[in-house]
Amino acid sequence: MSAANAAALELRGVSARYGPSVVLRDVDLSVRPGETVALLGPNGAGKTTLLRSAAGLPVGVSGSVYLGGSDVTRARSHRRSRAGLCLVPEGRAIFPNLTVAENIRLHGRSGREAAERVFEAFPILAERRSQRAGLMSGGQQQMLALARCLTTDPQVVLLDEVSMGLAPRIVDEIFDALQLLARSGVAILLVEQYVGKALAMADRVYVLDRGRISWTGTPSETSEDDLMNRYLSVDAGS
Ligand SMILES: Nc1ncnc2c1ncn2[C@@H]1O[C@H](COP(=O)(O)OP(=O)(O)OP(=O)(O)O)[C@@H](O)[C@H]1O
Repeated sequence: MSAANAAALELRGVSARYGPSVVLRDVDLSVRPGETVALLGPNGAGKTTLLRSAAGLPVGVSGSVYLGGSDVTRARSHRRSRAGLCLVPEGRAIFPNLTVAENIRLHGRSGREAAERVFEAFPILAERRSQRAGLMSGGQQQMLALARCLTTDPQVVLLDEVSMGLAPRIVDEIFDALQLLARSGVAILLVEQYVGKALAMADRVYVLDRGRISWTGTPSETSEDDLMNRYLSVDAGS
């Protein structure tokens, strides 16, 4: 595949294990530039492990991972991040004792200009730039985690349950920011607990079940009820 029409992120035949327990089996998944892809699946299906495998975080992985057509299978996480990949993990990966501005400066590598762009996208963070990050609400901390990722000018953004535990208004704000990001050509892969929200946001969906992709398609090819009944209910497939 030439770099010009390459997927922004591609996993080919990826399997992953923690010690003896295999949690991802032969997963193929791709995200094109500007595309938003949702990854759904019941608890323990392997969604976080898939994101970590893509980001090069230590799990026992086999198969191949490509970023913009380049094979990064053997590249560690910091090299993948330099190649344009950013993971916003579950929970709020920020430094609570530093100010908002310090959190952003510490992470970004593009200097003041990038920080100012991010403050434009998230006015709430601009207002609070001198406040200690740990004193903000959960939603604002989640915005900060996303904002820090954006200062690195990513090509691929991986998000693990960003909406978890947040008020609907904040979730809408975060998803609006993600939509803008996708429009600018960034590839987005998001693990999302709200199926309706994922279908509204995503261009394509993958469902993971016990480490395997059990369904993939576009939101117009399915519905929230269909996915819930066939793949995501507690007894699905058992
Ligand atoms: N560090 C670890 N060591 C051992 N097993 C792990 C580790 N992390 C996850 N697992 C196991 O791997 C499986 C997949 O976990 P993973 O967190 O990837 O699933 P998930 O789909 O993200 O689940 P959830 O929706 O509950 O976050 C689970 O059975 C989990 O218990």
